[in-house]
Amino acid sequence: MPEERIVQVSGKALLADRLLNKGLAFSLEEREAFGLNGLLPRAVKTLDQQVEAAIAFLAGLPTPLARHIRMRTIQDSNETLFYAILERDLERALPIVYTPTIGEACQAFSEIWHQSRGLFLSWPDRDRMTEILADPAYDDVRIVCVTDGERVLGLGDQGVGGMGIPIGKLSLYTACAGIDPRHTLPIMLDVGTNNPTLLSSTNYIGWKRERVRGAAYDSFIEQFVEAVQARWPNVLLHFEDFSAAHASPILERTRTQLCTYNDDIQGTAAVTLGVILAALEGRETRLRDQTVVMVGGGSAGVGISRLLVQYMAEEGASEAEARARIYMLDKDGLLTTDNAWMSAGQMEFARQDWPGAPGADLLQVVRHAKPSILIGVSGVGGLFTEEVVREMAAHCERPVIFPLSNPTSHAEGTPRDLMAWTENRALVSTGTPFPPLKRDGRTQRVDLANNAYIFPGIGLGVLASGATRITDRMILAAARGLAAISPRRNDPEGTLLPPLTEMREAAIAVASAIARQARAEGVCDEFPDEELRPRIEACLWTPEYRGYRKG
Ligand SMILES: O=C([O-])CC(=O)C(=O)O
Ligand SMILES: [Mg+2]
Repeated sequence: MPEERIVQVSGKALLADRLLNKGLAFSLEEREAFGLNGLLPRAVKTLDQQVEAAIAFLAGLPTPLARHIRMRTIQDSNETLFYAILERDLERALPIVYTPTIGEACQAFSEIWHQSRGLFLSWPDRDRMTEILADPAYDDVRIVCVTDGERVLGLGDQGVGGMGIPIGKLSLYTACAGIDPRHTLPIMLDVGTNNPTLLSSTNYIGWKRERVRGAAYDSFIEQFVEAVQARWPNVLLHFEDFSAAHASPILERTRTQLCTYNDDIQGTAAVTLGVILAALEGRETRLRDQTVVMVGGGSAGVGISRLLVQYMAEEGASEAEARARIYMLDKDGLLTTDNAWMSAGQMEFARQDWPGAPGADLLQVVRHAKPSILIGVSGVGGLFTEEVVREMAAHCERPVIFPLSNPTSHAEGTPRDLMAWTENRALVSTGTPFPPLKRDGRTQRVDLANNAYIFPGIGLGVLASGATRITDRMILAAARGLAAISPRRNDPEGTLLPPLTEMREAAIAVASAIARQARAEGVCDEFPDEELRPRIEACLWTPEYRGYRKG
């Protein structure tokens, strides 16, 4: 039985405190002591009973978006119940509170917004940031997830609606890695939107202007980062769904200054490398012997490619050899040194040796390069056509194919098609959940190569170790930590990733890898090996009610 807790607030204020509220689980004695008489229906329920009732109601709702809205209402009134529902059935709840439904929720954000959560720092408030962050309600914050809503999943600019993403990501820090929700804070940097639908919508609830750009944008971000660092010197600052043009420069500018992390660059890269290593498990081959076609030259594509190069370098390849294993395409086809407009990251992967005309399409690249690994981070649904996939499979025994874009309509291919076009030889993993496949009368889970296998563990590792930076080698360590718990290690036919029901173990594995690497690089305090597990366990919060005593 969890120990009692001294609680100062009472009456309506207690019910309105979503971290303390227990709804009908307040005992009759507590209702008496805390002035709740008359405020609640008479029944007293347990957490389990509340979970049952909520799940039964959710099941009857007509659409995933309706379930998402209901879950968010529960989260905003009773966080313990919200996380108890996630804990009970993460497999069904995850696509509701996270990708793919979160995409729809961001698109409908202005219409479904109902209650304050997190912080909205808009351009007109730029000189009030410090004052806003100063509220003592945020004293316990350890992890901030921030977006400016410019590149939400594969859905582009969602303006203030992008706030759905930090809310969703932070709820996974808690659901997957047991981070106490009082340590988390979602922040929306509202610098406008260039989405014409939002700008012309009378319902839009953000700052209704074109996006602030250039030096003004950069100084706004700088002001924000400084305010965050001054307020919480040891915070983990997680950037999410910024545009490709901003994501990398912000990461590079801030990562030597504080503990920052970009999930779309580093998280996507770590999970992808982890799943690739799992796919190579038990085969007499190394990563440096693979040929990779990377479809998408945004922050995810560049981030994954850079991490693959680092890993190949650890296998002994030179940087040039490693880069030569990668063919990167963006919307205009293969990137070659003839391309006029490339980001700094894309330039690293532009090929000099392409024999044909510039701008080769995916089929031409696959035909020429004969890849063993095909990764989609393009945001373009259906790019992995039958012709492309059959061409790849003709040269490769076990094609590794990851359509990682999300939500579902943006995935480059569906697991069912990819398996059918490769006579079930492909090793497929997707960025958004897909239903299981039926094969020889068996059903097989589709591996979800989503950052959700990485970022919660990174947060847990940072909190447990007290790391003050997230280095490239910590990201490599996270990928290795994930690969090390792949079911494939013990079963050649096993899935690449552990099931969602084992998310906690995955987070602990990633956290341990992160913490050990942080220690090796001296970016956290020394701790003996035997202290690591207790440190991690001390960070784990579980959704359960405690008895309350009047303070
Ligand atoms: O949120 C997800 O599922 C993965 C991700 O970071 C993105 O697509 O931007
Ligand atoms: Mg993202």
